Amino acid sequence: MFEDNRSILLGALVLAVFLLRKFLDFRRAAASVTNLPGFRTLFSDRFVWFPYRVNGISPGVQSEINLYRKYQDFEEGGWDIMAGDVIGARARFPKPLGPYKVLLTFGPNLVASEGDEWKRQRKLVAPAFSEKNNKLVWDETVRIIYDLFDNVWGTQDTVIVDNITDLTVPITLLVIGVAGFGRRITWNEDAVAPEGHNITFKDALNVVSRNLFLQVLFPHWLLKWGTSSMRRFYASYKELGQYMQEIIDARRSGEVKEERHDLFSSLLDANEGLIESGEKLSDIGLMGNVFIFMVAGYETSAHTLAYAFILLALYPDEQEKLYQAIKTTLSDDRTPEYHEFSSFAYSMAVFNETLRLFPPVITIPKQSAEDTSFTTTNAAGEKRTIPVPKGTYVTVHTPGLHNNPKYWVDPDAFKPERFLTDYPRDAFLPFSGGPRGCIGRGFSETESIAALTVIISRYRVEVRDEPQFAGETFEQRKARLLRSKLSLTLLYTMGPGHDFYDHHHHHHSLEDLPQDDIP
Ligand code: HEM
Repeated sequence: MFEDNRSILLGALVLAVFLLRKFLDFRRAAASVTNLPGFRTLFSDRFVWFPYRVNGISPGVQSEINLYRKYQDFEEGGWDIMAGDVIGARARFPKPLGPYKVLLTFGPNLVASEGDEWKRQRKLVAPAFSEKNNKLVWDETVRIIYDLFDNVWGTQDTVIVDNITDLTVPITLLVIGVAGFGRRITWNEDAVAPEGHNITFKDALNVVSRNLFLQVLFPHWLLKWGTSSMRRFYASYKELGQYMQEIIDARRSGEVKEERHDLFSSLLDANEGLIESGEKLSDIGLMGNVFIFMVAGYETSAHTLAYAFILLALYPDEQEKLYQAIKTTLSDDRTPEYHEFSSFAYSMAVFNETLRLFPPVITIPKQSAEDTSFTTTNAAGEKRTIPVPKGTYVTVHTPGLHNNPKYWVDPDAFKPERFLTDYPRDAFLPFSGGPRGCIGRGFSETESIAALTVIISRYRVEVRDEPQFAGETFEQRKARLLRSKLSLTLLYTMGPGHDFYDHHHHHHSLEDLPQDDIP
């Protein structure tokens, strides 16, 4: 009994000391930023095990909160900060690498590196994202969607898609397959794994990228022998590595390339061309980067396209404007060409407006490398300088920026037209920006504009009427259809926005209408 009391007392003492230290650290941290107003918590957004938002204790799942609260925290705090200071200054605000560890699955890579290592990687990787690659992306996206029309949707007037991502995920996966890897996969391929494999390339990629968090939480031996989903992850991981190695070997042995301007081929060529071996990437480094192209490149785009279709279905007038804009260029129903890219400015505006409202990457983590400061203003226009001590974590809050009424009139509204004129570029950072901005931006814009343009030129997107939702108001319907959820991975990675919204309650139909039926 006596022993018990002593250990309880000791426990309480340890806890009290811990809390006191936390409290003092907190006070010191708040004072170091001149007690700037705003939401405060003892634990940071890296404290992921307690996913609820409690004032003073925990910020909750930061990314989700950012998405839902948009500009609210800034409005309540009363002070703004522009992201330009942080985004433009790569040396002053490098990335903290901790949150990116999960992306080291297949080896070192561009996203999860900093300093000289990042420079070396970027120099090697950048040339792959060329004009020729963009053209390939365009041509292949158009081909993939025609293949969908001809060989999957066929002659149906109405195509029912239960969940919009069932449409957009395969599109971007097929695009990254061919334009990223030089591997043409067709819509009907997914049934059979090739010789030497038990899992198809497409499935392996999908399973691995959706479950990256497993390998942060568990060691490989456990994944190998653990629950069925762990084993599935492990098997997919092994097979994906094997697929990538096969592609490297095939390129090396000079086998015919299906496409010469895919990212992987360019990266391999650039790497083989290096004379100084110190600059070369090993096979591991090659795989690391190619894997990153997939992770960074297909779900972000897939989910943006998904949101775009839902928004267009919710706002039929906007959809009609888009359709009319496309038809002025494609009046005779012919295939859109890459050189016409700039004619599809309205498609681009829809894409940008979607990214403004639903940026897939919701927090961009940085850390100050030196003692520095920000200058900020409040609604009354007063200025204030906030010191930022060395080592401070600074997060670029994309939804806050994208919904700031100072830069965006009527920020909640879906108005693609705002992107047809000059818009505040510093307040639009879905791809981050500056030297560490997204290297795949052109890739993603090209693929998304091609996909939106071709699909909307042929189909009208509507939300299917369902009796159980008949009594809904527009706002309720909008909230239901656009409900978003971020998976654990997003907390660690640069966020390919997995499972952005509830998969079970969405029904979308794409109605095939003869052109002259459109009013
Ligand atoms: C809608 C689509 C996309 C969005 C919203 C997006 C967003 C972003 C953002 C915000 C960053 C900065 C991340 C950070 O600082 O942590 C980034 C970096 C990156 N993205 Fe994208 N991305 C998209 C598509 C793509 C595509 C298609 C690819 C490749 C095929 C790609 C490859 C990369 C790479 C390699 C980086 C790291 C660049 C560096 O650190 O130097 N992204 N992206």
